[in-house]
Order: sequence, then C-alpha cells, then structure tokens
Amino acid sequence: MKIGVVVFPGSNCDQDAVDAFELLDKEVVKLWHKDHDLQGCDLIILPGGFSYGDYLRTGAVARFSPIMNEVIAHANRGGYLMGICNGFQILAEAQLVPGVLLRNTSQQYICKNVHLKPESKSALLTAGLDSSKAYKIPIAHGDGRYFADADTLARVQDNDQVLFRYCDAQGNVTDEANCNGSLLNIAGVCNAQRNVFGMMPHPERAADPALGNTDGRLILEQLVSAVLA
Ligand SMILES: NC(=O)CC[C@H](N)C(=O)O
Repeated sequence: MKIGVVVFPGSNCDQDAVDAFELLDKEVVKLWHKDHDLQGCDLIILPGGFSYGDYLRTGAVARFSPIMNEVIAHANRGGYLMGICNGFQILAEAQLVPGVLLRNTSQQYICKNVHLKPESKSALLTAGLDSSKAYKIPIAHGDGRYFADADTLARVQDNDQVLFRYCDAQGNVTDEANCNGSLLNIAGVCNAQRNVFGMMPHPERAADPALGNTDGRLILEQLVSAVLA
C-alpha cells in the first residue's frame, strides 16, 4: 500500500502527514501539484495549509492545479482520498464532498485542541472508531464553518455521511463545543460513495507519542485499514 501526499504552493502540513503515516510504517511519497502522475498510490492525501495564499476563496485555486485532474479521476474510480483542513476546503471546491467551508463565525483564526465525536456507522473511516469516546484533535483554521443548503444537509444526514461532530470532552455535542459555527457541529463529511473523506481538524498533528496526544493516530489507523479492506 502506498500513500501520496499532494504538495500545493502554500501547503504547510504535508510533512506532518508524511511523518504520521511513516509512524504507521506506511510507504509515503510527496506528489507535486504540477505533476500528472499519482505514482500508483492507493490513498491520496490533500494536506492542510494555505494553498495559493487562500486567495479568492480558500481552496478555490488549488482545485484547478494540474494534479487535481488525476486526483478527481482516482476518486471517481473509487480510490480513497482524504482532505485535511485546507485539503477539505479543496475537496469542497472540487465538489468531491458536499457542502462548503465558510469564515468562522468569530471571524478569528482559531488554533486549539477540540473534541470530536465519530458519527457515521457506514463510512469505513469512522465505523471502527469508538462512538462513546471524544477524540482530542487540534484545529488551526480561519475558514472552517461547515455550511450546506437545507436539501444537501438533509441528504448528508439521511445518507450517514457526517464523519465527525464537534463535542465537549465528555462527548456531548453542544453549542459551546461548536468552535467555528458549523451547521450541526459538523467537523467532517464523506461523499455518497464513501471513498472521499474531508475533515477540518488535524489528526496528523496528534499522531506522535512525543507530542503527548495520539488520538489522531487512531483516526489515521482507521483510514489505512479502510484502504486495505
Ligand atoms: N491549517 C490549515 O489547513 C489552514 C486552513 C485554511 N487556510 C484556513 O485558515 O481556513
């Protein structure tokens, strides 16, 4: 199994993603955004950062990077693809996952640990996680407020596509725990086919025991086992 992490101009979490998957003993390569070759990777990661300086809208320019043609074709073939933070914003711009990410209601960039409740029982990323546990994962974003029109939101819920919701440390999904004002506290969603995953929090920044929190590693382990399933 081989993992490819796409590097856009302005990506700043690509090496964190590489390090996190290497800690899981996986083969990881970086894929330059101008390339057209996914190098036979089974799982593609769009990492966090500020691709193209977040100009126009965050993710709006990166969505048109050359490699996105191959990334979209990979997803359409049923290949696994995950976007983290800016990667999630790029997935939304490419309409590979439902909904959009808007400016946080506070109008502030927020950088802190939050808690996540795994939601979807049918998505391989979350089906194996403990739904009674609140996973402590860092966020770092200014544009993380999940929004979708009413029809899309109803479809996402009915179809069990909500991956994570912001909760408190006890696992309660409350308004206070909703750090950025996302609809229904949504922190991550998948596509209807369940092979494309997007989430705002950064599991790759909570994967190394040296950093004192390995809750993110549990999520990345699920991702890897989903690809192997
Ligand atoms: N950590 C990140 O990926 C930053 C995401 C994005 N550029 C934002 O501020 O919303």
